[in-house]
Amino acid sequence: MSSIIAEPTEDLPASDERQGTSGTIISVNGLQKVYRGNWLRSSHVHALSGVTLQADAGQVFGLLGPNGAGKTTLIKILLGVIRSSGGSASLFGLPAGSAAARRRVGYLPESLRVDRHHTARSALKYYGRLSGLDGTTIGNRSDELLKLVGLDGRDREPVRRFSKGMLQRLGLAQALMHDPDLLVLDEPTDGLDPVGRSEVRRVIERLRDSGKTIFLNSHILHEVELVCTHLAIMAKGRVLASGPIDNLSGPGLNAATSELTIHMEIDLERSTLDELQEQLQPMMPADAAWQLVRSQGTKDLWRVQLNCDDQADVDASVDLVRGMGGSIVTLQPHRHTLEDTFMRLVQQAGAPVPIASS
Ligand SMILES: Nc1ncnc2c1ncn2[C@@H]1O[C@H](COP(=O)(O)OP(=O)(O)OP(=O)(O)O)[C@@H](O)[C@H]1O
Repeated sequence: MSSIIAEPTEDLPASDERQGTSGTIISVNGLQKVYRGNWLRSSHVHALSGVTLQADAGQVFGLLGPNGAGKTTLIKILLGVIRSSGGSASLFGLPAGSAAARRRVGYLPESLRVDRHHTARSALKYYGRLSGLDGTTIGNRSDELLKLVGLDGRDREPVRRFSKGMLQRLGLAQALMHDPDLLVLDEPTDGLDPVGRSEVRRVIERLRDSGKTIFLNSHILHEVELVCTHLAIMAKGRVLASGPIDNLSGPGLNAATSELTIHMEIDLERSTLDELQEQLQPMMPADAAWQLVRSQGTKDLWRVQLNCDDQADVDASVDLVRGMGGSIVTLQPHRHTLEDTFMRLVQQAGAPVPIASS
């Protein structure tokens, strides 16, 4: 059994060299899910309407979306809990839900129920047996995982004394008992206090740094931003954007629109203002206006926000201002946050955004 956090030994290949654990781990193509109407609910619900995404080995892939986006439905299909209505989904190149694929997945449900009489160690023994592990492996693995999740000093206490955060960390250890190639986490920090969240996050970060592939869903933007390397933003059963997290937020560049927003302060002769405003008008965001900062003699200092398609647009607007005798006092690119991108995409999709950002 290989270690999760230790360096690979000569006898054991690194996890990404094991067969099927490099390259694409999760592949979802045009996935559909329709929940049929019944005597309780007459209409069908289109929970997934053609979802396509891919997660590769070593990524921490986050699925972010407001309530009802279809995140849990997608995870249930990946785990084989429910069937899709169309499209395809595979794990390690195996059909999602097949016994062979499921054996290689560790799963932490939103709230794992552990019998209150268990200690952390006896709970891991129980889950280890369910996974068919022998006694020695269970012992070694428990030692290693209890340490990883920071419960090594508390392993003989009944779990009824555990905080929610501790229970969730025990859940992570449980999901890792059989050394899965993929860890699927359903809202791993939901319902935890800030301390519990940061403890769980630290475990996920350690797993990420060791190269474990993790797929998690969340409606907490800040959490996703902190731990994920890759992201898909979902709303109304569709993927609105996906890719490396740095492409969805970053200094000035907003991957979803390729826009670069700049804030400029311009000192110029009052007589030239009308002409400059007219020239720059096409670059002004619809909800922005020129703001007068101060007047001095025949000159005014104005603050303006411009949307540029690329750096050439920025250069052209600077040239324009300078060409009309204005001086640029400050020029700042606006750092689009993941929240900016998320809110805009979800609003454009017409979905409500009742989502926590922290
Ligand atoms: N068993 C079901 N029967 C009918 N409709 C369902 C069922 N499960 C989910 N839905 C509907 O499918 C849509 C997607 O639900 P899903 O739970 O996958 O979303 P989610 O993104 O996980 O939301 P949340 O963050 O609230 O858990 C929602 O409209 C939901 O009401």
